[in-house]
Amino acid sequence: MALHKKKPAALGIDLATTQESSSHGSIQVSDDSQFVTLSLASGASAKVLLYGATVVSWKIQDRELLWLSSASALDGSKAVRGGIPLVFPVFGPPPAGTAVEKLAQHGFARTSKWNLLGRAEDEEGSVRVEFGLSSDSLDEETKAKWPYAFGLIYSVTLRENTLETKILVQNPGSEAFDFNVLFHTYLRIPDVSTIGVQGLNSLTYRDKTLGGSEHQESSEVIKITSQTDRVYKSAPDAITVSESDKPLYTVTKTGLNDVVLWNPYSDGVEKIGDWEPKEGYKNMVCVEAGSVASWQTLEPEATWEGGVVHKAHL
Ligand SMILES: O=P(O)(O)OC[C@H]1O[C@H](O)[C@H](O)[C@@H](O)[C@@H]1O
Repeated sequence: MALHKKKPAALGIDLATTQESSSHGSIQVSDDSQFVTLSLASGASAKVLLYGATVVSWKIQDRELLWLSSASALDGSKAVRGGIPLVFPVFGPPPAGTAVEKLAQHGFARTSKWNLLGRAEDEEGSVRVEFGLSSDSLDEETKAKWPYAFGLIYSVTLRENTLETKILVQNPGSEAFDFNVLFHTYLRIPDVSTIGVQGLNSLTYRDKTLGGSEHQESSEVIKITSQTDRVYKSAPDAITVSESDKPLYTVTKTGLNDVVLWNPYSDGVEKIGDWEPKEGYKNMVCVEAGSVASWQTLEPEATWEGGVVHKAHL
């Protein structure tokens, strides 16, 4: 069966038999129907788990660019520890007294089984796959905790040096809802002690390691030397992770307001059961683009879109 579909439909497709190739790339569904692999003739690839629509690998040639814990569950029993989990409709612990209060930390998108909608029209030199999740496909327990009508279309586009993740949020219901959304990208880095993060200077940030107090960033190049968990508000669209003066990654967001910078460091990883190897904090930094410092409100019949392009400078 061909994967190609012109328009995303509400129904999934027969995952067991899908495979498609073109001159510049291919899309393949694993035998157990749990993963979709995108590959380009140029040597780039990405692997997406249907559970959470979580990108668990992004490679250029044989070089892995995302950090994934070796102890992460990949069987749908728990959110993935690493890769790019998708946070929706709440970021962090749900605040009491809000419509999301019964949900788990970071919401249900990362712990729901998504439908593979198919391959979207792609431009030369890229492959793109779309995934869908809607109120109709949520399990009853989750639906009861957040009873809004919604539709999500998540697209993952692989190009030679970039991986783009984009989400469309739809409100087909008659009631407005508030949401947060965030791409929780675990970037793989050679050594946390030698990298710097640029693009956040002079912004106000909420420091979650200091009880959520607000501070102003004063570093042109942010070094990570201890546990770091900050929400930078109204951030510019391009953030760069460099090693000395050499850029490693540029994360460019569209339609998203904020950037979260997270590294749990040596003390933080001790409290994270599925974090292995513990020393792995040295090889990752989360640069998470999202809209999380304030709620996005989606009116009935309205749609909202936001996305991130992760570029690797090789
Ligand atoms: O352990 P998780 O639920 O996956 O959350 C992992 C991390 O996500 C974000 O980066 C938050 O800012 C952190 O406070 C949180 O610890």
